[in-house]
Amino acid sequence: MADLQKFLGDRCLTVLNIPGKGRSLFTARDFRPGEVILSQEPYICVPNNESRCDGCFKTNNLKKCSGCQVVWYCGSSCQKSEWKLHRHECIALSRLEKEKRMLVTPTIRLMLKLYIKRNLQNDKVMPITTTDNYSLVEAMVSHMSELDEKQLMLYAQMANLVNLVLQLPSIDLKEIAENFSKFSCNAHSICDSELRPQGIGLFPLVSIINHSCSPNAILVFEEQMAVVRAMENISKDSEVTISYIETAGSTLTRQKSLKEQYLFHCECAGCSNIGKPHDIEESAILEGYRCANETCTGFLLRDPDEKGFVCQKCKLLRSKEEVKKLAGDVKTVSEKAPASPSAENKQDAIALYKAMEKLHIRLYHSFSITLMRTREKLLKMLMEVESWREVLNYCRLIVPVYQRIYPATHPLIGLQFYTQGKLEWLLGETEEAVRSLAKAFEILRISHGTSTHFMKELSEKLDEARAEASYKLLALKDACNDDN
Ligand SMILES: C[S@@+](CC[C@H](N)C(=O)[O-])C[C@H]1O[C@@H](n2cnc3c(N)ncnc32)[C@H](O)[C@@H]1O
Repeated sequence: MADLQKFLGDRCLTVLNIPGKGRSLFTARDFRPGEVILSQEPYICVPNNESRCDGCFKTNNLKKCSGCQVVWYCGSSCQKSEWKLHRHECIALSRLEKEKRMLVTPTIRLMLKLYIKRNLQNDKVMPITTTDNYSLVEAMVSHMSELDEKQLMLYAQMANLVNLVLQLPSIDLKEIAENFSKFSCNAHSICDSELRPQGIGLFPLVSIINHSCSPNAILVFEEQMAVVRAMENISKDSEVTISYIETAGSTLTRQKSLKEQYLFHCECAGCSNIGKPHDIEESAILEGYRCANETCTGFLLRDPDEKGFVCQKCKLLRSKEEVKKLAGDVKTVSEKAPASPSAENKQDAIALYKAMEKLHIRLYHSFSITLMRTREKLLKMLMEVESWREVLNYCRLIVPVYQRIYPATHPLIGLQFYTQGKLEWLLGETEEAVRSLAKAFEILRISHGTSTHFMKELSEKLDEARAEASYKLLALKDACNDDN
């Protein structure tokens, strides 16, 4: 612990224990928006599905490990760098019957790697450092005593599988089960620059950071390195917080998912407003129905006489029967709509999702999360069929909803502006493209910094779009002068 405090102290950070929260990371100086507070390579990590390189998580030019036939590599460089750990995993996996190998999920593999690395560090085959150290995993919260019987049974079964694979003489099944519980509230999903999940990993320093629904910092990844950046001015002696969950949703929805996975009741500034008029309004907008009058933007609350839902702006009643009928229609369509449509049925899926969108527009408020999710899905499918104009239209519908539900510097807003800007440019709307790409850069430089390949690419695109816009303007002026 003294070593860790020294390491953090050198970075102007400190760990304090807060009653009800446990270990908490605090600043010992001011941090500016976009500044890196902390970064860490994973103690262990695995890709999230089997067709990704185990070393770099890339998906092209993959070859299966000839030994275990489970793990993939993109080339000898990744294979070599992973060999110290994989050598032991490979032997263990090769012993397994083929059907049992199917049970080895990414989470099971993460546990296998955890024990292999611990043993290699104990045997001094791998170095131990202040931040790359099993004792940091031991310090993580597990919430074991709060788990229900069903969860405990599941972890016990998973521990048995790990034991079956590793066959280590001194393995402690209870400890493995407890480590699964630690994974649940401490492991992080490793995402690429566009926030698409690539794998999972344990980052014991990052795991010291507590949650807030309106956090002052953000966790992103550069390749597999976790990077925590300040999202706003953080003054000296403040707690550093990140968000553990997707914050789009009502306070109740956020609190439910934090309780389910992380086993705590959030009392952040946002959550402490629960039940207050503004919180009720926001929840009704994000998760409730729209006014029966299509031109009204009011939000609806349950009618005290149980007849339906009353618009808080124009006082119009939307009957229970009408809402029930529409919700039934939504259910019928959504049952037919495939969650992950194949290439062959993409057009059918798009038609179904568009039908669903129409129903959602009639049922929900225009800022509804459900409607937004349907549009996100449509945007993704339309991108796959390269229907660019439609994709752009959906971008323009989604951005205002993101701007309402996320803080102004949230990377999802920046990424959406990035997509919008690229499409506007592609479709010849150069001036709009410059505006969108500039907004994307302004937002993403805070969460993503400016030095990564991704941000350099964005910056280059912005410069090119600006150059093209100036060229177009000059050409237009010349044409006007010629006319005169
Ligand atoms: C990744 S750990 C964070 C570090 C943790 N405080 C510790 O002592 O190791 C996640 C756990 O921290 C606690 N935690 C995180 N954020 C919290 C918050 N805002 N309020 C209360 N507890 C919180 C919960 O027990 C949660 O399961």
